[in-house]
Amino acid sequence: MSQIKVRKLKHIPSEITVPGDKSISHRSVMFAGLCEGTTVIENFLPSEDCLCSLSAMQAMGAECEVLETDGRGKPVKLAVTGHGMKLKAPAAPIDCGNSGTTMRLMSGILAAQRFNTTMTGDESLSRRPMKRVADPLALMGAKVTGQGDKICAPITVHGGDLNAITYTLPMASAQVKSAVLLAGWNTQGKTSVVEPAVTRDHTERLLAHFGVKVVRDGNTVSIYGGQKPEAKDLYVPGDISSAAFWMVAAAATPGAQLILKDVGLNPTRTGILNVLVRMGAQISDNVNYAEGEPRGNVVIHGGELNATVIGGDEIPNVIDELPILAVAAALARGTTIIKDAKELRVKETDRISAVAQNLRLMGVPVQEFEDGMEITGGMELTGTTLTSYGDHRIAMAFAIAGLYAEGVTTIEDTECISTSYPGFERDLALFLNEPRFPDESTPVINRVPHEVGERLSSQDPS
Ligand SMILES: O=C(O)C1=C[C@@H](OP(=O)(O)O)[C@@H](O)[C@H](O)C1
Ligand SMILES: C=C(OP(=O)(O)O)C(=O)O
Repeated sequence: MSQIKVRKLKHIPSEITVPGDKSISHRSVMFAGLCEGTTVIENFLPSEDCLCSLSAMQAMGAECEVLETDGRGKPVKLAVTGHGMKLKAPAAPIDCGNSGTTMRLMSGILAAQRFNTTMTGDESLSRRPMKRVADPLALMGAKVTGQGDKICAPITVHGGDLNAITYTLPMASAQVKSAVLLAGWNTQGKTSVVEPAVTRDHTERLLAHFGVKVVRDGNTVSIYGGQKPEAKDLYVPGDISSAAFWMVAAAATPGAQLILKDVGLNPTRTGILNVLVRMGAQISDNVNYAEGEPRGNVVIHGGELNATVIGGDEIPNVIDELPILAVAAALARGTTIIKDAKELRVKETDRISAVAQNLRLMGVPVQEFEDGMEITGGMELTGTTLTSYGDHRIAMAFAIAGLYAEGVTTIEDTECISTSYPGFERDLALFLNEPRFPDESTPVINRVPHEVGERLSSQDPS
């Protein structure tokens, strides 16, 4: 079992370029594999999760030529050749590893195929509910069977002719929205999904990139079935959910200035920037467009952070950033409230309980609720031994917490980081070592611990 040891940070590097976006990388290989023809994908994220999606499409007839690899020999530039929307039945069950996105989006794609497919996952994925995709797909005429009431993996998707539906999502989930839209894409008529709050819209944008029209009217997203996609090269921007770890590290360091280069700035994902600004960070960005996905450089200026309230419609926009935002809250003056976030309980681990446990072990007072937590920040954190609970975002969030703790923080069970951020440890080392050149970074000004319970009048009153 691998572990990461973290000491107090030495300096903030001047810039970091994070790897490609995970959500867009999954979708890029899935949709390219459904086109007739070849799509070159640049800056693909070669993480375990995205490689599961690629292998799944290859097992069903898509071809992949690796054009460039990263330092570990993993593909970052690929040519994916598909043979149209009718896939070939895979010879063996599809292994989705740790990836909820693979299993849920593939369920939508497979529902409209003329064969049955079994999908498996690791221990964590096998505990996660697939009923949320089984239910709407059943309304469309497909059957998804699995284990127990929550229809957990292994699941079998019994594909066939579907009917179009209008489906109101019971929870704000881009994965469920995408599964229904992808099934609707291969069905006669108009399929619509009504979202309780806007969720990440990468499916909509990437389908449009491939010439497939998806329309939004308020919180309703619709697709007409039968539209043929056209292969078209694309570039994947950097993952803002990976950049979030460094954003918080810089934001919590007075005097720091960090540039995150070429990060995805899709407005359905930039909630982290709004929250950090509310907490007192100064942030600027410059937005460019690449294949319908905004991207650009983000500059973070650190300062003393203040508590805030994170909840409501903002939650889907920061869902994967909540563990690192909880760490930011622990470093901020005052009491931060995270609410309306019960979806965190069904991620790779129960992220509310995992964050609360680990913060408490570091000496931070945390009150846990069914849908969130209250974190009293501003005290010096204590270095200790923590587990990741096998969850990549917990592992990385607490590595950042360790940069601000007295003594050594050891995070155990860190292999999971490769599911979303290969190279995380190399980038973390930039914070732990002295700069090679003195002008390579802004110096770290020591944080002054706040008095516990002290409140700021400027604190978010909502
Ligand atoms: O659609 C996607 O790519 C994702 C959607 C979110 O999950 P939910 O749809 O379950 O909220 C997010 O947590 C996950 O990391 C990726
Ligand atoms: C929840 C996540 O991913 P997935 O649902 O694809 O496993 C994540 O990356 O934080």
